[in-house]
Amino acid sequence: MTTTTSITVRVPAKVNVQLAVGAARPDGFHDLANVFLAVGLYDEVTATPADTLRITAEGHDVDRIPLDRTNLAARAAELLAARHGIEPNVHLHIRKDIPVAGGMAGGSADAAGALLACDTLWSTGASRSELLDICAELGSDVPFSLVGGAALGRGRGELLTPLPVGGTFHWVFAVADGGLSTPAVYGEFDRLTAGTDVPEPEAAPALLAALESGDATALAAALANDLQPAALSLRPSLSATLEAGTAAGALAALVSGSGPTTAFLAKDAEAAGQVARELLASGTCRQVRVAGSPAAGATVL
Ligand SMILES: C[C@@](CO)(OP(=O)(O)O)[C@H](O)COP(=O)(O)OP(=O)(O)OC[C@H]1O[C@@H](n2ccc(N)nc2=O)[C@H](O)[C@@H]1O
Ligand SMILES: Nc1ncnc2c1ncn2[C@@H]1O[C@H](COP(=O)(O)OP(=O)(O)O)[C@@H](O)[C@H]1O
Repeated sequence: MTTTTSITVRVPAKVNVQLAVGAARPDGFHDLANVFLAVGLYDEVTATPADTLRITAEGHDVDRIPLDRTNLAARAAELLAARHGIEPNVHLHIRKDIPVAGGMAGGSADAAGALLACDTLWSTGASRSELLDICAELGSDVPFSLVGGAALGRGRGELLTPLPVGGTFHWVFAVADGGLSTPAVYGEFDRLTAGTDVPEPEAAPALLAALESGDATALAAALANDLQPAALSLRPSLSATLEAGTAAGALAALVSGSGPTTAFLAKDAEAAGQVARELLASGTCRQVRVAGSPAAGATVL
């Protein structure tokens, strides 16, 4: 008889094809109309039984993520274990390919991955809705990392409605030096919008229709990120990256979420390769990545 000694879960990154941000709420969060699209860049989380909770990581920039119990993967294991009255004795190994602190939800991916891996390893039998509740407790973006595909996130982003996507979209991502703090970018949004009437966030019908039809040109025309002025204010050098990608033939360019990763929508796979080469040669970013979308959510391998 063989016993399963470890479980590996693969989890995608995201880009926000629309990020409409409302005014700050009394709890400090912002109500959103957050149109998430999962993209084919992945972290993997492997859960193995151990004597105590332990986190290890490999990949680019893992020196910038905590390996103690503040790691979102560790917090996911602890929350699940506490709900089921068991000890979170597990070794979680993170293989990181999603840029760290880049606005692509890498930490959220690791949290969703750890949750699904531990749930499978421990046979807790948690329902999908219990897993989604735990995800929402861990962070606003974590539920989407679990479900993947495309979805509209309301509330602070955690209340998801799946969205239909009618084709494959081709993206190039320019990875910047260093990260941007998500709370700092929301804080800068508040500063820049102070004294103005911030409208209720709404998903744009034209954007939802472009996703559904798989029309890259229509999606390019509808891409919108209300956090982009704040990210550019904190990191003005991103303007040059956006311009370089547009000059290289991207249909559209925007900051991914809170940044500093920038995202470029290309007409097809060939155009994406061309944009990637020219962006890298422009010297306006540290690294480029090409990825298709939509991508599946957290998946046990
Ligand atoms: C901006 C977005 C867009 O998808 O992601 P990133 O681009 O950073 O990955 C998200 O809203 C980030 O979600 P996430 O990173 O899960 O945030 P959380 O851990 O829940 O919150 C971190 C902090 O961000 C701010 N925050 C987050 C979500 C929200 N709707 N309003 C906020 O004001 C708050 O200051 C909060 O304390
Ligand atoms: N497992 C994790 N992976 C990445 N970052 C993590 C993790 N756990 C905690 N963090 C911290 O969360 C912050 C946000 O990182 P990340 O989720 O990669 O970026 P973003 O919120 O911009 O998408 C960073 O300060 C990082 O150190």
